[in-house]
Amino acid sequence: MQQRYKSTRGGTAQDDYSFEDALFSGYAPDGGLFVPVSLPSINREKDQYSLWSNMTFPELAYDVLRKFISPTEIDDANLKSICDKSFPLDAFDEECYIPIKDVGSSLHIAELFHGPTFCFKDFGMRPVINLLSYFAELRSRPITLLVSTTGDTGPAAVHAVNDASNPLLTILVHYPHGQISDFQRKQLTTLQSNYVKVASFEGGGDDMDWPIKETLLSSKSGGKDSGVGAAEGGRLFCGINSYNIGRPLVQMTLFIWIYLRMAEKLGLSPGDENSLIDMVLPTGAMGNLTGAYMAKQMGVPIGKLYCGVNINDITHRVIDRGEFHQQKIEKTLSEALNVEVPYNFERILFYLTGGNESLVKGWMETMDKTQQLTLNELWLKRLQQDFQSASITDDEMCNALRETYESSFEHYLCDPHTAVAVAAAKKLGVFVSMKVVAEEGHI
Ligand SMILES: N[C@@H](CCOP(=O)(O)O)C(=O)O
Repeated sequence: MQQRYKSTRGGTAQDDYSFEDALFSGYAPDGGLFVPVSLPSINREKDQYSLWSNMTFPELAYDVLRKFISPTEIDDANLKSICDKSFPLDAFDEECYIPIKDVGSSLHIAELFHGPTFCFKDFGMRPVINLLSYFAELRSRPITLLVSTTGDTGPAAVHAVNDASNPLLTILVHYPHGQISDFQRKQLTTLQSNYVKVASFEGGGDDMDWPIKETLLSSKSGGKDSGVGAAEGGRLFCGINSYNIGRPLVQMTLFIWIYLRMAEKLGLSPGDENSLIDMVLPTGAMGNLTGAYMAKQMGVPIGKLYCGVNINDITHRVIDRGEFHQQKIEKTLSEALNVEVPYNFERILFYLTGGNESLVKGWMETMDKTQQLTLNELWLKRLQQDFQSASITDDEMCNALRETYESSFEHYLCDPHTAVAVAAAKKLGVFVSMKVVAEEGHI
């Protein structure tokens, strides 16, 4: 099986890009995002769910990634070793990796914070960095990774780079001064590592996204056959926020794992298309949301995807009324969600339209030029079939945190980001009749 990659905007010849090319390019050369040329359809594969149900987390990650990386690029033994190295038991403080807690009112919380930096980003970042490290070594090519963070991507990335300890792999992280939690700032700035540099900038959460995108597109940062593979030496830049296809691909594993554990808990037959499990996600750049949506597109019985955002709520405004209109970032108590450029919406639109590249290209070029895109009634309805959202103020978040603590079996204490998702679930009324999974994991 050969898996190739193309741009959401159609500016790449259909299947021009290998996984390695796409991973190192970050953005596609036409400014779009990379997607696999085809998504495997899980439900056609006999016994897939029973095989998956019996796998450990690293085995599942391997099996999912195997569907997206051709064996001619990374053979089985090397891909297995990358997954084992990314998820060793001693780096995660729970043997089951993602415990699911029942906190009452038919709400279950999938805890994604048991990794080295206590945040769900460990799951996405560690394999991506180990994949990059593998290719850098294969090609003897130095790479500098670029990251902009509102608090959680950065620490997971620097710790993963430090653990990889590959002299060819260094990282430069940018964070908005005074706008990430103190704990996460310390995680970023106190790591003594030859591989890591950290800088703060004045501005809002995602103000560095454009400069990084321009740097990546204008420098020789990967690309078809000019990437880490073929070029004649020199340093490459590679962006590893979730516009990089490696991130949603790896993060897709989380939702398959959570789906399987929830199906088990609820006594559903795994893979049963008539018993969908709804999920609620605190949502920033939509990387995790895209992972979940791609798993759903592949046939995993995930029901509706509910998004909880704070008052930086472009995601809510587009899902609620079709207005993908960028605004200035406001400070909140759930800093990691302070995002007004959720770049992965482009991938969501791509899948929503059944892969209509010219439509996506037109929409995203309007967005790039004017920072405003308005979906018409038809597309809004289609979007609302799969997604619903709520915008949550700091007060509503604090109330949800307090109420969950007071009403749950063991005084369950959420972090502010999970509390945004819990408040969204309440606001949207999804507790009463549905099974809900929210996630947790920022400090
Ligand atoms: N909270 C995030 C926002 C961007 O995340 P990413 O998933 O695109 O890396 C952060 O830490 O920056």
